[in-house]
Parts: sequence; structure tokens; C-alpha cells
Amino acid sequence: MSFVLPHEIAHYTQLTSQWMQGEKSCNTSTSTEELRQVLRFHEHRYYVLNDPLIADVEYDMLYKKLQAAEAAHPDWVTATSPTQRVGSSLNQGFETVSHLVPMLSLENSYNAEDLLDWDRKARESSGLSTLEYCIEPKFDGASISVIFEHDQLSRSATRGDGVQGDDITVNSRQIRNMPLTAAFSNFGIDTIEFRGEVLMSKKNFAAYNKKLAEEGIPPLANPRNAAAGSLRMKDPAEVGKRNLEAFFYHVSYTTGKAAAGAPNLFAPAGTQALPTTHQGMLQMLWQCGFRSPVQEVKVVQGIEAVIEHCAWFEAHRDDLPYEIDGLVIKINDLALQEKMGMTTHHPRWAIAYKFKARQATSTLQAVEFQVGRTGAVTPVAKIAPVHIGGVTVSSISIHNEDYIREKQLMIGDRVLVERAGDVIPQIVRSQPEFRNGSEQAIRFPTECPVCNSSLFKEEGEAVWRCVNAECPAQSVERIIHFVSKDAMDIKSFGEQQVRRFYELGLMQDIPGLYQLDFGSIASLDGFGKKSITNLESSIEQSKQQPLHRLIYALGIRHVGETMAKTLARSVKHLMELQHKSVDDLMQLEDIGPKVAGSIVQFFGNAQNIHMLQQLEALGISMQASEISQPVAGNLSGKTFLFTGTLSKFKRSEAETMVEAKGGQILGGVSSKLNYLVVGEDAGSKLEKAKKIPSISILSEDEFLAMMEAE
Ligand SMILES: NC(=O)c1ccc[n+]([C@@H]2O[C@H](COP(=O)([O-])OP(=O)(O)OC[C@H]3O[C@@H](n4cnc5c(N)ncnc54)[C@H](O)[C@@H]3O)[C@@H](O)[C@H]2O)c1
Ligand SMILES: [Zn+2]
Repeated sequence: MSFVLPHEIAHYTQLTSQWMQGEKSCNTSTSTEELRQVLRFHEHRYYVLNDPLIADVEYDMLYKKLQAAEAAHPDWVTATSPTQRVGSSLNQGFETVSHLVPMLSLENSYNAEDLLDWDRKARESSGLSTLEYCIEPKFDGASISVIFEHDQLSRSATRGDGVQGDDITVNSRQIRNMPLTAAFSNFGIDTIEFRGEVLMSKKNFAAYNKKLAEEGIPPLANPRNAAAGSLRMKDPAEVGKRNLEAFFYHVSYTTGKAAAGAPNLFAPAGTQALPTTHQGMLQMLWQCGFRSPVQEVKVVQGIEAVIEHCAWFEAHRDDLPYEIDGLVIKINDLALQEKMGMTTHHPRWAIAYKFKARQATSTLQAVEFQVGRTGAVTPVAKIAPVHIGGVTVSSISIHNEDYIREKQLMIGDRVLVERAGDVIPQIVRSQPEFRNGSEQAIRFPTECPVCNSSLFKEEGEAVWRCVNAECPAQSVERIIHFVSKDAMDIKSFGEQQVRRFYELGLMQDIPGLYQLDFGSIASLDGFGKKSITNLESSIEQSKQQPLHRLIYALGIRHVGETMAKTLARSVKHLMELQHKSVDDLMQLEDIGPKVAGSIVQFFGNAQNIHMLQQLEALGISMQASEISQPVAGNLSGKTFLFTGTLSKFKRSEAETMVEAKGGQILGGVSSKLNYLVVGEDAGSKLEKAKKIPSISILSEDEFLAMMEAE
């Protein structure tokens, strides 16, 4: 059996269900062998394919069943049992290499009883009444073993089956916090083999996923998958992009002149003694430039202190910048470690204390579609509630249509859910292997679930959007944009106020802005007579804003200020845009298919047209004003900026004058600026302009004189 053919996958999935539901048990050596085969199948999914079918806790539960059966019937144990060796992850395409010392797994514990039990055995075998323990994080990444010879990195390998692993030296060179040379010779060491875990910090993981999202690629499920997948990538440059880090926590082998415990008489002067404790080894690695858990480690006497620390640490696990899935408790004395030895599966001198699982299996019951404030429609999976890491999860964003397709999600599917730390929960995968035929496809709506407008998807994008400017799901954000400074510039109407008016039901949409009942506003807290008059007059003034501001204010996707100006120049009246095709629009400067498509969608939406008609009826000017027409005046190529309080003319008038003569208004002082016109109390802009010799500073009178002359 190879584990990869469809009928084999179906076979093992069915067996898994039966074993998990207790329909099968280890009552004979034959059925026990079947359970081993099921575990091997899941190890292959987990270690080799990096794509587990079941949650870790489910795997652990089956593993424990096997352990119990083998403990009760020692004669049933086989040399190839998963309890006797670690899961293999050998991959094609990498050279297989042998570890100098086998690289094992760890025994697991989940509670205080498990730890007490383990401590009792350790004390019995050592003959000591109290043991000294080192407690360190159990890094949740991918294991790595490295060899340095004569202070140079000579090889890196994955754990593989524990005896042999994949040679990943080239990829490991991309791990930036791993030195490639290190002065182990200071400790009298010629050759050293030591182990660690490669991982992606939460920050880098989030940044990496964000980048994927921007490219429309579904996010990676968790940092562990991200790290494990990276080490086995074929392209080292791609590995480099993932910003991996390595933490080293165990020295397995050394050769050289220095003897453990004391400076060797034959070693060169200045050679330091090889440490005799685990903590000392961590310090040595640190001193040689490696990131070892010297800061995180805690050394305690006796198991009670261990239990206490474990409880404390679990409550603080999310404070760390990287993911951990538990703690590892190790006997500190290396001589004692040596004496206790190991099984074929794990060392006897260490045990993992596993934190509460952050993965669970659930059922996808339904999908709801939510409309965001920018009109993007996001599918949200409703799952049968599951407890993960202390919270109940019942809703999970499933991003977009492509994601649903890629994850092959269907309603009724069993799904593997993960909530890693403060990361929002995700569906790691569906489990189509468990389908029974009653599952249903997820239908993406063609209309907005809030306002029923037809949805629109841009070419090359995965997101469907509602482009109705009056869609209630988007109203507030659209009004905020509409009134903002660069749009209709309705002064004294800030974001807070828009939200407040909206929540109080004083306005529902953009036309509502021009129908405000100032009588009821007067009765609101914080509104004096003066502020109401101001608001009223700036709303009134906005009706005459130039067309390009109105176009920009509509919040058409991809239409920024410059684009709005181009559009304003192309028409005499805004409504002409309603009749322009993608091809017409693409004749205009800088308008490509994406922008054109977005404009056509906007003006093709009946609600939007209705809104524009309302606005026109309310007196908002939709005529192209003079300044919007193409100009080639005497000031063409010249740039201006106004600052300070102007007394001879209004800033907007002056700007209009400049633009009418072909000049351009800039947003700030830079070397691109030709003229800074200053009124009274000019501040930082003037100071800055004085430092740039190419800028001419004009008074209001000088500016007026220039306008007349030109
Ligand atoms: N979902 C599945 O289908 C599936 C299948 C196979 C295995 N698994 C999961 O994998 C686990 C077994 O994997 P494993 O054998 O890698 O064991 P493990 O991950 O539970 O623990 C052993 C590993 O921990 C790592 N580690 C991290 N920090 C360490 C430290 N400070 N000191 C020492 N080691 C440290 C090492 O790489 C070591 O090999 C199971 O508990 C199971 O949950 C799941
Ligand atoms: Zn809508």
C-alpha cells in the first residue's frame, strides 16, 4: 500500500472513522496491526505531504490506543510500530543522509498526573530523591539537525525517520539567524551535531499571509505548515523570502580535545570547558552565535515546580513572538541523561507537556455572505461550534470564491479548523475523504445580499463587489469619503459626526446629506447655533464644487483624484458618463481596462443613477466647469501652492485662476514647486520653502500682479 491512490485514501479514511468512533478495538494482534497501518497513513499525510487529514488530538487519541494495547500485550509489539520509531518524512528530490545520533520524538504529557508519573519513573531509575529540571518552550515548527566541522556549517538535515533525513543544507543557508561559521573551537570542539526547530515568527507569518492575500493567493494555515513546507522547497531563493528563524535546543554529539566538565590539559590555552548541564549547552550555543532558548529556559528543583511553571506558561503562551505548542521538560544533568538513555521513539530524560490543542474538527453547516464597507462580499462559514484554545468558534471567514474552490469546501463537509494564538480562526482544509454524498456545493450569490444589486468582479480578482453607492452595508463609509477634504470638502463635517448622524437616523445616504433637518440637529448635544450655521453653509457651498471633486467623491473603485479630473474634462455633464463604453473610456489618458470596467459598472447600476438624479434635483452641480476643460495657458508647466491666511482673495478662487491658465496646484513644498504664495501667519511651509532656492516666494499682491501680466 502506498497511501496515495484514491482507493487507498478512501480505505484508510473509512478505517479512521471506524477507529475514532470506537467501532473497532485492539482486541487481537491483527486488529492492532490495522491501527498501526492507519497511524502510518496519517503520519504520511502529516510529515510527507504536510497536509494532515485529522486533527493532532485525534491522531494522538489513536496513538494512545495503540500504546495501551502494546503495553497490555508486549508480544504484539513490532519493530516498525509507530510507537517504536518516529514518523518518516523523507522526500524525493533531496539526498538522504544519516544522523550522527538518532533524532527522536518526545514522550507527551497533557496534565499534572502525567508529569508526576514521569518524574516518579525518572527518580526511580536515577536513584535520586529530587531531580533538577530545565523547562523550555516546545517550538512549533520543523525540526532541523546541523553539523559544524572546524567551525563551519557542513550539513543540515530534516529529522526524517529519525535515523536518516533529507539533506537541506542549501535551504538552511537562507535562515538568517543561523550563523554559517561559529567558534566551537573555543570549546575544544572539532565536530558538533546539534538540533533545533525552524519556524516563522507570528509577525513574519502575518506579513507573509498579507502579501499572499494581496496577490489573491489563499493564506497559509499556520506558521508550522509555513516553516515545514519551506524547508523542503526546491528553490532556495523562495525559502529566503519566508524569513525563517531557527532556535537550537540540543547538542547531540561532539568530538574534539576538550573533555566534558573540565578544561582539557591538552587543549589549547583559553579553551573553555564543555558544559555538563543542558542549560550550559544552551549557553554555549548562544555564545557561539545561535538563537537558543537561554532567555526562555527555567531551571527548577522537583516536579511540583515544573507543574506550576507549566500552568503559568500556558496562560502566557501568546505573549511570545512565535508559536509554541507546549513546553519540554529535560533533566538538566547531562551525565544523568546519558545514564537514562532512550527508547527507539524518544529519550527517557525529556518529556513534552502539550498545551491545549488549537485545532479541532467540525462540520460546515452553512455559508453566509457579508458585505463589507467597501462593497467586497465575503463568504463566512458557519460551523458546528467547537472549543479551541479557550474560545468557542462558530464563524470563520473563508475569504473569497477562489479560496472556496481551492479548499474544495462543500456544505456538510467535515472541516479541520485551527485557531493559532491571536490569529483569527481558519479552515485548514475540508475533508472530502469523509463525504457521504449528501454534501452540497456552495453557491456564490450573483446579487448583493443586502441591497440586491448585481455583483461585479474585476478581471484577475477573486473578490465580488457590490458597486451600489447607496448599499446600506456601505453607506456610512461612502458618506465619510464624500464629505472628506479632497472630495466635496464639506468643512466641519468630520467622520465622527457622519457616524453620529447616521446612527441617529438623521441621514441614510449621500442625498440625505443635502436634506438634513437642522432643526433636530439643533437639539443635539454639542451643537451651538454657530456650528449649525457653519455646517449648513458648507453643505450649501459644496453643491458648486467642480465636477472632478464630485466624481472623486462618488468613490468609484480605482478612480482617484487625477482620474476624476480626466473624466471631468471628457464631458460637459456628469450623466454623459452613463453612455460611455469601456472602449470609449480607454481612449482617455491613463485609463486602462480595469478602471474603465469599474466606471462602466458604476454607471450601469440603476441605484447609482437614481442617486445621481436625486443629487441633481437637490441642486448639486453636474456641469463641467471651465477649469475642468483642457487648458494650455501661460502658466502651463508651472506649479503653485498657497499658504497662510489670504486676505485679498479666496484660496479656491486663486487655485482656479492658476488652473485656468494651465498651472498646477501642488499639495506640499518640494523641489517640484515653483511658487509659494504666502498670506498672513504662514508657518512651516514657508520655512521649508525658504530652504529650497528654486522656489519663488510671492506675496498676495505679487501673485495678483503676475496673474494680470500673464
Ligand atoms: N494530524 C495528524 O494526522 C498527525 C499525524 C502525525 C503526527 N501528528 C502530530 O505530531 C505529533 C508527533 O510529532 P513529533 O514526533 O514531531 O513529536 P512532537 O512534535 O510532539 O514533539 C517532538 C518534536 O518537538 C520538537 N521540539 C520543539 N521544541 C523542542 C525542544 N525545546 N526540545 C526538544 N524538542 C523540541 C522537536 O522537533 C521534536 O522532534 C503528534 O503529537 C501529533 O499531534 C499529527
Ligand atoms: Zn449592496
